[in-house]
Amino acid sequence: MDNWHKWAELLERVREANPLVHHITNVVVTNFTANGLLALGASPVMAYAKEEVAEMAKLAGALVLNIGTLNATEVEAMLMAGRAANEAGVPVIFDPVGAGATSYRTETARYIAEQIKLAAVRGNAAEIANMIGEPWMIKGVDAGQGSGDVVALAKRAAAKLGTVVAITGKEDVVTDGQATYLIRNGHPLLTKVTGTGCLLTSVVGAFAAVEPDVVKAAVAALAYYGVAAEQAAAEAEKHGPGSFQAAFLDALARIGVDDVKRDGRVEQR
Ligand SMILES: Nc1ncnc2c1ncn2[C@@H]1O[C@H](COP(=O)(O)OP(=O)(O)O)[C@@H](O)[C@H]1O
Ligand SMILES: Cc1ncsc1CCOP(=O)(O)O
Ligand SMILES: [Mg+2]
Repeated sequence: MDNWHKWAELLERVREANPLVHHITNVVVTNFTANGLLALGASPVMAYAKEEVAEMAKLAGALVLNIGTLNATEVEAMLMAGRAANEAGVPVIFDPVGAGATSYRTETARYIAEQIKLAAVRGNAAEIANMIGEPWMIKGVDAGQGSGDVVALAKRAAAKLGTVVAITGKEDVVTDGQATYLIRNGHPLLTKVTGTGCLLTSVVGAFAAVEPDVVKAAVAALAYYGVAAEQAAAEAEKHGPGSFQAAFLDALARIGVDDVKRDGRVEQR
């Protein structure tokens, strides 16, 4: 049995622990993220006020920071929450939404990574490349070409950022710069529902809340997520993205460790 099969059992640990996952995230995905974590068996809380973010972050099993609809007030709250989480040993998972699209996003993503000790960063290849100042052919990645390039990019980013990096897309890569895993689960319908990347970052947070080895946590999270998407697509793809979104939430709640062990496609690199 591959060692990652043991990690698949983290899903049961999440459901037993029901970890509180504190979010400062974007307005587009808030409701979907909260529902997705409830379906998994975690406890989401979205709290943004500077008067409470430090206190809430210290209570949480993990803190998720997401710059999808960032503004100055929110970024300040993210830094306060992140510093409090660092002090309390609460893992901080970062989603650099749209890094590279505007200088504000790119600079903020880099600044957060400099100021806050991050347990992991989860993004698509373009976002991660822009975080570390590398130009990146989005087309090439979307076409699923050069997965080797994405592996090399993820390793460079992990080394530069000093954290676990998960780059997701047609194939997913998780690495700390040394141990590197490819996860080949998922479905293209995931790209037709907004927030599936953001929710995945939050799912990584829920797994990191129960497993201090964030490579293991992220591999288990991505395999679970991709297998759930495949089951949802089998049910809903004849109907469309709306049915898929509902079926996906149902699958996130329904699937168990055995599904992930049976259908997960994880390979060490
Ligand atoms: N072409 C694809 N085929 C299968 N799964 C995909 C594909 N593109 C993205 N995914 C999956 O969709 C989810 C969201 O990832 P992604 O689209 O990379 O994030 P973002 O929305 O932040 O760009 C991940 O689970 C990823 O594996
Ligand atoms: C459409 C949009 N605009 C700002 S954040 C957001 C959602 C992005 O979600 P994801 O990165 O999961 O696709
Ligand atoms: Mg995203």
